[in-house]
Amino acid sequence: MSKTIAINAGSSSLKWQLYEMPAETVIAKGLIERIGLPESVSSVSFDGDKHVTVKDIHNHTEAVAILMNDLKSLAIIDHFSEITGTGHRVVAGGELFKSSVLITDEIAKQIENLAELAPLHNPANAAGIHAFRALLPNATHVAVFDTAFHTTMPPVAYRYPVPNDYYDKYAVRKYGAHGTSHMYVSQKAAEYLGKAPEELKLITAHIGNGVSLTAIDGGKSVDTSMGFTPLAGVMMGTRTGDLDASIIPYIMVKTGITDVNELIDIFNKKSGLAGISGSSSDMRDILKGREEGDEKATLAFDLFINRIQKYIGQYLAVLNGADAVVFTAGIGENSGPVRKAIVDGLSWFGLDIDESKNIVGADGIISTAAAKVKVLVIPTDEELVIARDVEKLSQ
Ligand SMILES: Nc1ncnc2c1ncn2[C@@H]1O[C@H](COP(=O)(O)OP(=O)(O)O)[C@@H](O)[C@H]1O
Ligand SMILES: CC(=O)OP(=O)(O)O
Ligand SMILES: [Mg+2]
Repeated sequence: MSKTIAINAGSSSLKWQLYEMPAETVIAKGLIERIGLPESVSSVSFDGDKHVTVKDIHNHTEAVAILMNDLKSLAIIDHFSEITGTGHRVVAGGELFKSSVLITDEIAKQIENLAELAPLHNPANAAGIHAFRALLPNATHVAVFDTAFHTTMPPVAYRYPVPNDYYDKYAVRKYGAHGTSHMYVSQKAAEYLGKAPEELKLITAHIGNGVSLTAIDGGKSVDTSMGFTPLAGVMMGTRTGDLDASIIPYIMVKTGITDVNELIDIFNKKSGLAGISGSSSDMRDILKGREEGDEKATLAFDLFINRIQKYIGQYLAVLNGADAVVFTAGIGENSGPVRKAIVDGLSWFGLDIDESKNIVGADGIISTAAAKVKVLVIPTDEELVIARDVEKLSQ
């Protein structure tokens, strides 16, 4: 038996789980959320207790330090050397990484260099890798890439209609993200539907602070909504999703912004729900605002739902019909109102929610018996997939 920690740095959160492997027993787990927002929340579940602290956590480096401190101060471990394996989610693997790898100095450098393909994520992922490699020089450290599951996409999905040189010389193509999550929930959905993944056409909707949808045919990703970077696709907590590129020079001229990176930063960090509501990137705040009659929060919600509906429509076309739509991640797992709003507008396609199943803690099929396209909620478990890959690469 050995202890393995899986670390999942998202754009607004850091999730971790400490496992006894190979038994896959969860010893402790933690969630640090609202990173970069006021009143960040850190919670650790261990030994039947939940320890919650609320304070401002400005970035992922601070979050990693809190996690390391909690492991010792809550007596989850006596010595760091008990941890023999660490697994790190890495969002962008580019064309370099098609599966999980053992992290060496060179691999760590390559991950940092891929930050152009995931500016909100790879630096956070690298912060975790750096901190744990320094703390545990003798442990096995593994990188698990969000992009790996999407390497099965055909050129018709991953190429952009730009001059060939941009692909040939600069690898400009769609890479996608959230692959570990899309893979995990699609496999779980197949279990719920009582079929092999090879027999199914699925649309998985990972709706968290980052949002992406994937068309999965026979267990393989054939298209996904995120693109060259996780800025593309549907609207998100702070990201625009797809935009007409002509807006970029237009806004630069109008506002006097001279550095294009400044504008890309605004599209990544100050847009989406945050940009339209003018108040928050967090769906819980948006739902509250909407209930209180806040017009901007209502518009933010409506746009968010509309963009997701349109991608589900696209993927029904890409797959030429689907067996099921699967909701997962922070919003997809927890918000019945969001799921209902999305599905209510897709009734023509044969999606129909059973309201008595669209509840807090929903897990499994939530559609009516008559629905032609099933609807499922599956809590994602990126950490478990990561821990399994650490185990595999430790052999
Ligand atoms: N009960 C809930 N109802 C609605 N939204 C929720 C609920 N719980 C969490 N969320 C939302 O989930 C989002 C964070 O999702 P998560 O998958 O944890 O993010 P990340 O992309 O950082 O991994 C936030 O917008 C948050 O408001
Ligand atoms: C790729 C991405 O957007 O990840 P997250 O949803 O964890 O921010
Ligand atoms: Mg996430």
